[in-house]
Amino acid sequence: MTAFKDRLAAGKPLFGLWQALANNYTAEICARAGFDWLMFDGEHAPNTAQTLLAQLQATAPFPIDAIARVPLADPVAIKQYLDIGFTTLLIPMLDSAQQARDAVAASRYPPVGIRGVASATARATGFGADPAYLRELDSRLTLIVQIESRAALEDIDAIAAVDGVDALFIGPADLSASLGHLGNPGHPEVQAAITHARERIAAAGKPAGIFGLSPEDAQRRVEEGFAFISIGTDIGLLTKGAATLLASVAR
Ligand SMILES: O=C(O)C(=O)C[C@H](O)[C@@H](O)CO
Repeated sequence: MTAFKDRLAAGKPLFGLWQALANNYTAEICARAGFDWLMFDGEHAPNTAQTLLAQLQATAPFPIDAIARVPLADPVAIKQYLDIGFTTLLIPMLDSAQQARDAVAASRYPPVGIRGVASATARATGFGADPAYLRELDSRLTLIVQIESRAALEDIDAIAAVDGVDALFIGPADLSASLGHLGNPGHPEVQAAITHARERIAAAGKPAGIFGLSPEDAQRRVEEGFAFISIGTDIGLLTKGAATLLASVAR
């Protein structure tokens, strides 16, 4: 399977859907829809390694990239998520280049990294049937770090320059909170910060992603040159769909 970073390098914008229901049934439905990628949220959704595994297995037959967001840049979570078979990770709430280097090290085996080796029992290696996993790890993994705080903005050039950081993803909700505009990602200061971040990521020659606040916002982000954009959430589809259906019948 082509690594997500290689799909990004092809230059065609990739559209994704946030998976926050922590459910393999709905994940399979969303995978059938034709998105380029799905992001399984270990930070804000009630996910465990078991629920993430079930979603990964349910979507495996479909041509989507399965991205998993770890709860934080924790070496144990990074190891677990990679061992069950994710090859693209999203690292939230990262504030510095050192934290980015630590996350890269947690995803790699010694001597360059600190990830424990479970080649015979990890789904990632086909439970031992795919010995190439160990030597091809670098080419298979995509590590995406989030830019969603004032501190990350201030260190963005150093973060983007970290070897092993393959892409950077802007989180408007947390970024707006960090800038003092909680709940208001549309604030001019937040939008200016997003523009600055996009420009610095481009200057570093790395792909930029962003959480689209609406289909219209997502289209704008494509025109601005973002490489991967989330255009909605599973929860949003369900809540909006339910409300629209109910409103469509006279009561
Ligand atoms: O900070 C953000 O924005 C994101 O990282 C996306 C959110 O976590 C997502 O849950 C939408 O609010």
